[in-house]
Amino acid sequence: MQLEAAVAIGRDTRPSSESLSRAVIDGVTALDSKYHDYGLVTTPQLHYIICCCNSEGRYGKPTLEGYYNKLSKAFSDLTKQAECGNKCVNVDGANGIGALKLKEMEKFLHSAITVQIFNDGSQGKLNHLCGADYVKVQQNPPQGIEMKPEERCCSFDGDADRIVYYYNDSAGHFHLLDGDKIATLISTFLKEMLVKVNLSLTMAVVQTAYANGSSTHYLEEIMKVPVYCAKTGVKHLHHKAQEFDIGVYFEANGHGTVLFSKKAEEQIRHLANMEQSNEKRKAAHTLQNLVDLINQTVGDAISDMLVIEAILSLKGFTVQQWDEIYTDLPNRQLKVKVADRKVIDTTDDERRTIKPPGLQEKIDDLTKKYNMSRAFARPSGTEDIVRVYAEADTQENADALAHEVCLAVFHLAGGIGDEPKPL
Ligand SMILES: CC(=O)N[C@H]1[C@@H](OP(=O)(O)O)O[C@H](CO)[C@@H](O)[C@@H]1O
Ligand SMILES: [Mg+2]
Repeated sequence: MQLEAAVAIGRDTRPSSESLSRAVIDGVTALDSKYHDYGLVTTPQLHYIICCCNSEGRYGKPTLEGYYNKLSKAFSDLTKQAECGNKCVNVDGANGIGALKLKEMEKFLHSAITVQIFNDGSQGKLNHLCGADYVKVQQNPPQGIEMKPEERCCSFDGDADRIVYYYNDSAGHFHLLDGDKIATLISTFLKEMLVKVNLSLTMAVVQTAYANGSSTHYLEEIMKVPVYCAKTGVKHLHHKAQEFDIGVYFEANGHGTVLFSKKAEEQIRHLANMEQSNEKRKAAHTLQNLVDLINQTVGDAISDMLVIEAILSLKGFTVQQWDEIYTDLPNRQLKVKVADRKVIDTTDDERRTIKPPGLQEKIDDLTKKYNMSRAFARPSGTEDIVRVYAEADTQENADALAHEVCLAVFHLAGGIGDEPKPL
């Protein structure tokens, strides 16, 4: 308690946030410490501010304006080289803080991008039938958004640290571009730029067990990018990604970012300023702007959206072309209520169970019945449930496998309530 502390405080739009934040201020004041109340901020904005404070401003100015200016400048600089691409996107703000802050940011972006914000919190309830998690798990568009065919749309989650993209094709079919597709787009682009600048920096993608098998296959076999699996929860992915010069990490649900080592940042900045060859210098400049646009402290829906928009525009890619990089295996995520989720224990980064006895053998047997299949069950770290994931060659098979694994969990791991029903 000898060192002087400075506490940065921020809150989101939930009614409970105000009294919680007041309680923290009272506690900090009682301890005679300094604090700065940043008021309403997204989770990643607060992370950005803390990083600025802890790096004596090297990461940026520790204010919301500093955040908006840093990202807007990098985005405008990046996209002014792009010849084509309509930078126009519909955003589902999940009725949370992200909508508010994106609106606030618009004037800093000086029309470098047009965003139309839906579910901005003025009417609907937070995350109700909208938001990134709803869209990812339901594999459906959120309510309250206008979706013309082929139009690029995205959903933030309630505190704006996750993002997923989607669109309806001209036949009216819904296409989801989740965290795996985002990681693929970003790592493909980074790899192209690294080839141009000819820097030998290590790069890897970190995923979790929930990553679609097609994404892992594409990254490893086609892109030749090393892929690592970490336990669910961004802290695990973040730590693994720190082992590389460029570590791209994303959970399938859209939570992720890119980390650059000090060495990578230095080499990129050096080339961007000193390199003689025009083409190399330009690529280094692009990389440098990406470093500035990416919020390296944590997954950030606003920053990730701008990174994606910039890459699509620089590559001249439509959302359909991005989607076609690889085709997701049909998949299903379900949950089972159990009396005590601790009866399940896992190994292999949560891809296999070691407890209760017999469960993994049962999952293995069920999985063998289907083509291109994979399934696992793990206890949630945030809710009192067991999550089940399955993928297979068809949606029917993925649904059937997920249901059968739910039944196995229900019977072998102490399920409560009604027996899981088929979809
Ligand atoms: C399958 C899934 O989406 N799991 C989520 C969820 O964790 P669980 O441990 O699965 O409840 O909440 C975490 C925190 O937001 C997030 O990091 C993670 O990805
Ligand atoms: Mg969140």
